[in-house]
Amino acid sequence: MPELVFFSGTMDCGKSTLALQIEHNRSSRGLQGMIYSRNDRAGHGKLSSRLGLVTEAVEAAHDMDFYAHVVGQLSSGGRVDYVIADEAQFLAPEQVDQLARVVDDLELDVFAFGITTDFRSKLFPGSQRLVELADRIEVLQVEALCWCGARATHNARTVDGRMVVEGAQVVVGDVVGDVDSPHAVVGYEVLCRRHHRRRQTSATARAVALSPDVLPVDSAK
Ligand SMILES: Nc1ncnc2c1ncn2[C@@H]1O[C@H](COP(=O)(O)OP(=O)(O)O)[C@@H](O)[C@H]1O
Ligand SMILES: Cc1cn([C@H]2C[C@H](O)[C@@H](COP(=O)(O)O)O2)c(=O)[nH]c1=O
Repeated sequence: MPELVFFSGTMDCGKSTLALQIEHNRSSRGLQGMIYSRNDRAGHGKLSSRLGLVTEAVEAAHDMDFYAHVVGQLSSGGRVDYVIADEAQFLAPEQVDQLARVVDDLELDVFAFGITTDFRSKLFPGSQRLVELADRIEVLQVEALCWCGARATHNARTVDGRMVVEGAQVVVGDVVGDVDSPHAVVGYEVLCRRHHRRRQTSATARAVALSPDVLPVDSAK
């Protein structure tokens, strides 16, 4: 039975890598996929992983109809055996409904990848609809870790190094510390719930550890 599968997790937990692996394994057996992404860090029409792999993708505009697009491919003689949609948190709820229709009416597997919640721990509308409609929700097995060593379950946004809880839901960016964005004004960091609630990022924790209050008495002079 074809399925709508939602692979979800925090930022930086390997979702795009898995999307590329699924694509590789299927295309190397002669199958042909439709690959969609939106706002990938590598640019328009790309699906990229931090491991350095990248593939071409159809940039899924906010008003694109996925069902009509796949039907268009098939009716113009193209072949579509499965569908991959990365950065699925950015999709509109009705686009997720279209993906479900691709599964039910065209009998194709659809693999969607995305973060579940935003920097305020609120569901993205696209992810909410995926949770509502998916046949299966898979949590990635490689755990992203908080600076404290606990499993990271939340995404924090930082502006000039400080964690923020207000702002636009969508701001494309990367985790700070990444080679491409070590000094980004807006960055992201994955945290456990405890430290997300306390707004304690790795930088804040380091600052507290270095504060004279917690240094040995001699070195605090
Ligand atoms: N230099 C590296 N060596 C090994 N693994 C890495 C390296 N850089 C990133 N990774 C792996 O890639 C994962 C991020 O992959 P990616 O597919 O880009 O994540 P996501 O799409 O979930 O944001 C990290 O969790 C880590 O496991
Ligand atoms: C938490 C959060 C993230 N984003 C953006 C930042 C990145 O461009 C993507 C996530 O990509 P990844 O491959 O999963 O690392 O989402 C955002 O716009 N708003 C947020 O709250």
